[in-house]
Amino acid sequence: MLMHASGRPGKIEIVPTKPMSTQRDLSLAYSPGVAFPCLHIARDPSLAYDYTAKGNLVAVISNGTAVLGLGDLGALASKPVMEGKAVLFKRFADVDSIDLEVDTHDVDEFINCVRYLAPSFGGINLEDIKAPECFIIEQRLRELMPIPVFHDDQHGTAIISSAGLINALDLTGRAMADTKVVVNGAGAAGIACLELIKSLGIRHENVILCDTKGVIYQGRAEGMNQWKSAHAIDTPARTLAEALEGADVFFGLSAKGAVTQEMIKTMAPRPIIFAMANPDPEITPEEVKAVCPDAIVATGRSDYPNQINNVLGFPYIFRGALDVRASTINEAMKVAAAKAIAALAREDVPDEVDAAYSGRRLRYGAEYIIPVPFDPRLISAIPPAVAKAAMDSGVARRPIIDMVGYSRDLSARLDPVAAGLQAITETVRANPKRVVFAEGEEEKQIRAAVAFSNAGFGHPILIGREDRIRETMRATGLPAAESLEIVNARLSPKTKDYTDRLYRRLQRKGALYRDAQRLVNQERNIFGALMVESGDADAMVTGLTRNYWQAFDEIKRVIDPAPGELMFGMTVFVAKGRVVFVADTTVLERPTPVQLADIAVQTAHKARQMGHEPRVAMISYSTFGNPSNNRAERVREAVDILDARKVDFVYDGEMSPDVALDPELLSHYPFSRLKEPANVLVMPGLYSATISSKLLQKLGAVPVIGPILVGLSHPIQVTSMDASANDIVTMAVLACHDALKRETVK
Ligand SMILES: NC(=O)C1=CN([C@@H]2O[C@H](COP(=O)(O)OP(=O)(O)OC[C@H]3O[C@@H](n4cnc5c(N)ncnc54)[C@H](OP(=O)(O)O)[C@@H]3O)[C@@H](O)[C@H]2O)C=CC1
Ligand SMILES: CC(=O)C(=O)O
Ligand SMILES: [Mg+2]
Repeated sequence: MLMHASGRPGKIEIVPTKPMSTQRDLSLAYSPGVAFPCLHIARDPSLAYDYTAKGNLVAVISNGTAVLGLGDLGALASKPVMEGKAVLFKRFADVDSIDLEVDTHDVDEFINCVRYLAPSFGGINLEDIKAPECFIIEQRLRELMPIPVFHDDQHGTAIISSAGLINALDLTGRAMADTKVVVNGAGAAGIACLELIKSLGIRHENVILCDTKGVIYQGRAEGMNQWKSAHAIDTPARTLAEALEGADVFFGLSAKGAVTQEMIKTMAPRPIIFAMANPDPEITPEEVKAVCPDAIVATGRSDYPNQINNVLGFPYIFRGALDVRASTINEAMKVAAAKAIAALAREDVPDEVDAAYSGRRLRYGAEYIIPVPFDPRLISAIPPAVAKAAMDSGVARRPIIDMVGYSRDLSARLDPVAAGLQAITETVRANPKRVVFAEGEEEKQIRAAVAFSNAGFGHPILIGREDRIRETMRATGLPAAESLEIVNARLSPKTKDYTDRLYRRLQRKGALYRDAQRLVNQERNIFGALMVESGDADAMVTGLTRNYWQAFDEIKRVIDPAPGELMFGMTVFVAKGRVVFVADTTVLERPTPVQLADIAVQTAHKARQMGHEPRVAMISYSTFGNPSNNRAERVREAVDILDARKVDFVYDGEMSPDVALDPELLSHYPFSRLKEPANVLVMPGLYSATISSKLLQKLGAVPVIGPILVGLSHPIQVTSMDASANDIVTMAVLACHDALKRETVK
């Protein structure tokens, strides 16, 4: 209750997407400028998708007659759920959404209220409207409206439970055609789930449907309607208890506590129990496990494993449908979504997802038959499947030509890091490289290497013992990599050559030949760095097992700084729509003015290499002499040095970070050469740089990449020891990009 009431009451607000600060902004967004799109849309209605928010806007509409499993609470009391659905659209699929509660129980009044809203929206999500009215309402609105109309409790639930069923049958070795199912609840959700599982291969005669009156058998008269009778079968069973005897699967879409432990005991061995009523299931997982420990159990709730909830579907199904401007959401699109969800559960789960679920290692099996809602891969897995099915079934009004590009754009919608690096990842994909993953026996590095390979970035080389690595891959259920090489330093035919190379470097630094031999055999960072140095690999990543400085020292034994360059660390902050490079975050404690100037030049160069035209601010606690203190002099001198060097990028300082990043504050200094906010911040020292960047990172304020090592003569990156497999892939991609840029310069 507190959460819903705190701050601005409720869960949504509306934010403008265009500037609204000046008179000119107003003239463009409102009168007179707004007249132009109006006139254009009047001539060609399809232009509404180009000049208004329609194409990304969905209405969540309810009359509150079946609010979750709480029954008919009325339109107003349904608003918290509908606001919730609207924010889930935004959070999970970047679909803008608004809730509309329609205060009538009358089917025709409801239809007449909604049918005229098509101009406003790209789609209509009907929610929590009870059966059988919901069937008539949806059917009529689908006929009357030229945009997708989708009753989520029917089809969203059907799609997710079908995906869960596909996997639960797989895990228990059952075939659709032989599986006996009992569905409890013959309302919106129950009937739709039943129809979809039948279209996937469950046989009509193998399903018993029940409602508050018990089994829906052929010839029953009480409490019937045409949707129930379509599923009535010839059976002697009359009660839910009788129906469940020997059944393989239970689907609960009814109400809290509808099933007992006694009933579960009579089901077939290893039963599948989806107790999906919200907020409380038909039976709790604890109750099931107490009488049947090997059952596969799912609920609609977030606090148990296996959440079968339509939140896994509706945001992404609409995303795909909107993106091809589908006229409707048809059966082919629903089946495609169910299959995409089922397939995703069988893939390796990213660390970030495990972390969001209290570190529980999620792996395809009885406790993980379906992806979790916070899985960021859902957005690139489901909408493309839905969009493709729409195109193949002829309901897409704007087909997507580049489906691979579409999937990538989808991940970038929610992941600022992916968006910030998109140009780089594309370049790397087009020019795959050989990358050493030096700590090749570490599970995270193995998973990163597999992901790197399967994403098409290049050829990973894991350093380690083949049997150990293969065993880890088997134990963690990793999918096969498209390409993967394993090099054991002790067995490699290159060891002699590498030892000679290393000995030449170290012989006058106190090392004997056998010391070099030991380093090559035992230190994977040294072996890996030698692979890169000798041209046997293009780049390398490491950092999980040694702290940053140890790893860095080992690498420096093999690799020199680039001629004339300074070695330092650069951290990249990626906020939505904004990328900021901060340096030096790792090496120089108190850079001299010349070093500060060097850091500025090299960081500006890196920013440009990564596709961002640099605007450099030399950071201090003071701004252009205020407050005046000779401690800021070092930074001022660095600016003078840059002046003398006539560098090819915009820079200025000294200035404090708020001035550097805020256009309003910057405008108080009209003489500044920086006219727009800086995107490169050169910090005055290591204290300020590391403290500020680690604070931001650990508070989760902004996604961070790095620190990225700058100034080595070969592309090698060191991650932090707590890096996730995803972070490692990002660093590997950056190292590859660096390798490519060096080739271009050569
Ligand atoms: N996990 C998920 O994603 C979703 C879960 N649900 C849940 O499914 C349930 C039904 O929702 P919905 O279909 O929209 O609602 P409806 O009002 O359309 O249908 C409810 C159905 O459940 C039946 N029913 C109610 N209580 C019992 C009971 N004790 N035993 C047997 N049948 C019962 C009713 O029977 P009768 O016809 O005799 O009245 C009716 O057929 C809710 O709990 C809801 O939270 C719904 C959508 C998504
Ligand atoms: C999840 C959902 O939509 C429901 O329980 O009604
Ligand atoms: Mg619902």
